[in-house]
Formats: sequence, structure tokens, C-alpha cells
Amino acid sequence: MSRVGVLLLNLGGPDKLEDVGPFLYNLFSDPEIIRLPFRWLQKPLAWFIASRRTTTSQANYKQIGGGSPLRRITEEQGQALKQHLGNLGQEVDIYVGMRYWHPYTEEAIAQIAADNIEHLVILPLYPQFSISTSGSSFRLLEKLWREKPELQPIDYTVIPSWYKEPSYLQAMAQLIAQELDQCPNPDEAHIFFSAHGVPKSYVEEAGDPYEQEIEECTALIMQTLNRPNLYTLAYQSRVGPVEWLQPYTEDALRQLGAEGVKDLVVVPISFVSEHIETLQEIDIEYREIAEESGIHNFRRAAAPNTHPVFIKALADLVIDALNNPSFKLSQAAQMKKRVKMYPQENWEWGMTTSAEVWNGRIAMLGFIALVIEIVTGHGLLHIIGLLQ
Ligand SMILES: C=CC1=C(C)c2cc3[nH]c(cc4nc(cc5[nH]c(cc1n2)c(C)c5CCC(=O)O)C(CCC(=O)O)=C4C)c(C)c3C=C
Ligand SMILES: [Fe+2]
Ligand SMILES: [Fe+2]
Repeated sequence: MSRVGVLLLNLGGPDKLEDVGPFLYNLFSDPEIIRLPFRWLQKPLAWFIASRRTTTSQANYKQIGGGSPLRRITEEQGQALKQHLGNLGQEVDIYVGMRYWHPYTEEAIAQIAADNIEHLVILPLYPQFSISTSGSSFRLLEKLWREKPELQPIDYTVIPSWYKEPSYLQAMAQLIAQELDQCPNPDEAHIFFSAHGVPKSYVEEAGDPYEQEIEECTALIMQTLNRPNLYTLAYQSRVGPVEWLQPYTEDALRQLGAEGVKDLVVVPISFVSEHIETLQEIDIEYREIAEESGIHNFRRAAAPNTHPVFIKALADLVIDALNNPSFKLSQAAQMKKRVKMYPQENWEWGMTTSAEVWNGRIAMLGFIALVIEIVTGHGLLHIIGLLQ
């Protein structure tokens, strides 16, 4: 029998407080996260932003027990998936490949090659595609495939995004219903989908399908839930001074509070595991904003984690991928015609809004600001909020 592997992709998170700085450095070094017209500026700027953000970020990780639970939960999801597939008669080896922390994607790939895996399903643990998440991991895998001859014999297939998967929608609907049913008038509670944000330019200029997939996913979950509740979609976790997808979660919460909403069920929609942005940002920061705005009953639907219906969704995706013609990394990375991944010959966007000339100007400004801040400890980037 041929050896089948499933590679679960995720972002990764610091296991302990000392890891926060190097984890942030890895994240900000990724051109799919911060786009600059000069590659030589990437690493110094990554180091600079990471070192300025480390203290704030560490304080947040401290509030959730001193590290990210992402690795543990992803490994548990892998174990549950292996067992579910085994019960269906499909033996698989599971590998976890994180983008910015251990176990790194490179480590997972080395193990896959060493284990002589013949068929591989590449499954990002992001239901919706974004250049900054699945796209970045696919880009890295594409590079590894180009560089490593030992990977050539592996017959792989990629699942680019899977937010329409019926069992995923069922799992989300069940998790939401559980919270609604704890409210005094379940049909009157407001459902608040909080998606992870991305800079608006990713969508408008680079053609990231993320916003459209999030909107469609929200509508499908509401359809599956089949309840009369009103709902809102907003975007959380903005970093830096440029415009991100709107409305921002904090503004939408204040607006709902002003409109008299008292019972709210928040649904994290871009994540399938608990992590800092659910446990700290939603449960602590956004709860505080909501309560200040008059929303007294603030509840949150749990992330799917190892919910059995969610694990069934992952298993269904793997079985389908093994049965259907393979989808290659190059196709996944350039799924939509307009999607621009970095590096590209004529890419036009970055932390700015449009043409290359503006990228050049802003980068130059950024560089000057960087030098000023290194020398003085104060400066433009700090003032405009890029560095916290
Ligand atoms: C600066 C730009 C960022 C973009 C764009 C972005 C997109 C994005 N991220 C996730 C999911 C996760 N992000 C996580 C951590 C994290 N992300 C950013 C920045 C961007 N993310 C930072 C700076 C951090 C570190 C935490 C912090 O300091 O705020 C994580 C890991 C969380 C953990 O448990 O450690 C996840 C997961 C999505 C889904 C997304 C776009 C769709
Ligand atoms: Fe993020
Ligand atoms: Fe974030």
C-alpha cells in the first residue's frame, strides 16, 4: 500500500515568552505580510518592528498563560484527523508545518521526504484563502519544491480554501447555536462575525479573494444555522498605519452598543483554533469595549478545535483531495487571475496604496524614519502607531 501523508499548514505561535521576539521577526520578515519595494530593507525593518512590538505582544501572551496554544491544538487536530481517517480505512501520516514558528514547514517537509511519503495532501488550516496566510505558505512550499529534488516523486495535491465544506459549516452553526441558546431570548441575540483583517490594498490592488470568501462564508454559516438573528461582519487585529478591511471590530461593537444591542455572540471566523486573537483580543480587549458600550451579555462561540463535526470536515476534504485530480502549488498561489504574490516583476503594492513610485517614496520615508528612531528612540513610525 502506498504511503499517504497530510500536511497541515498553520501560522505558528510562540510557545513561551522568550519566543515572542524571534517569532515576530520571522513574521515581519515575510514579504507576504509586509511588502517593501526594496528587499534589502525587509530584514532590518522586520527586526526593528519586531523589537518594538515584543513587549506589548509578550504582555498579551502573558494574559493567556505565557504562550500560544496553537501548536498543541494543531497537533490534537492532527491526531483526531488521523484517527477519523483510520476509522474510514484510510491510513495517513500527519505532519504539521507552521509558517513562522516550530515545527516549521521546512522541518515537516524534511520529515515527509525522509518517510518516503508517496501521496501528500496539503491542507491549510485557514478556511478562506489570503495571500498573507495560505498564500504565504504555498509560496514557501513552491520554493522548497523547486530547490529539493527529493520532493519531485511526491504526488501532492493542494486544497487552496474550503470554507464551503458542509461539515465545517455545520460545526460552526452548532458552536454558534450553543451560545445563542444561553441567551435570555436566543432569537434576539446579535451574531457578530469577527474575521481577521488584512490591509485593504491586498484585496483592492493585489486581488486577494479573502474578503469575498469571508463574506460568502458568513452567509453560508447563517444559512446553515437557519435562525432569524440579525448579524454583523467586521474585521479585527489591525496592525500598522494603513487602511485595513472595514468595518473594524472595535467600531462595529461601539455602533451596536449605541443601537441598544444587549446580547452578542461573537464568532471568530478566520481561525479554526483558539489562539491569541480569540483568547486575548476578543475575550479580553473586545469584551471590554463591548461592555463599555452597553453590551452586557458578551459571549463568544468557541473555535472549532477538535469538534468531531469539524474533524469530519477535515477528513472529507482529505478523502476528496485523494480522489480528485491534483491541484498544484503554482495553481493555488495564482488561483485568481488578478492575485499578485510576492515577488512579482511588476508588483505595485505594499504598505502603500498604489503605484511603484509611491512605494519608492514611502519606503524612503520609512527608511529615514527607521534611522531616526534607531538613533533617538522616538520618531514618525512610533507616532503613527506602526510601532507600539
Ligand atoms: C502585520 C500584518 C498581519 C497580517 C496581514 C495578518 C493576517 C492574518 N493573520 C492570521 C492569523 C494569525 N495571526 C497570528 C499572529 C499574528 N499576526 C500578526 C500580523 C498579521 N496577521 C502579528 C503581529 C501576530 C503576532 C501576535 C501579535 O503580536 O499580535 C496568529 C498566531 C497567534 C498565536 O496564537 O500566537 C494567527 C493564527 C490570519 C487568519 C490572517 C489573515 C487572514
Ligand atoms: Fe496574523
Ligand atoms: Fe493578528
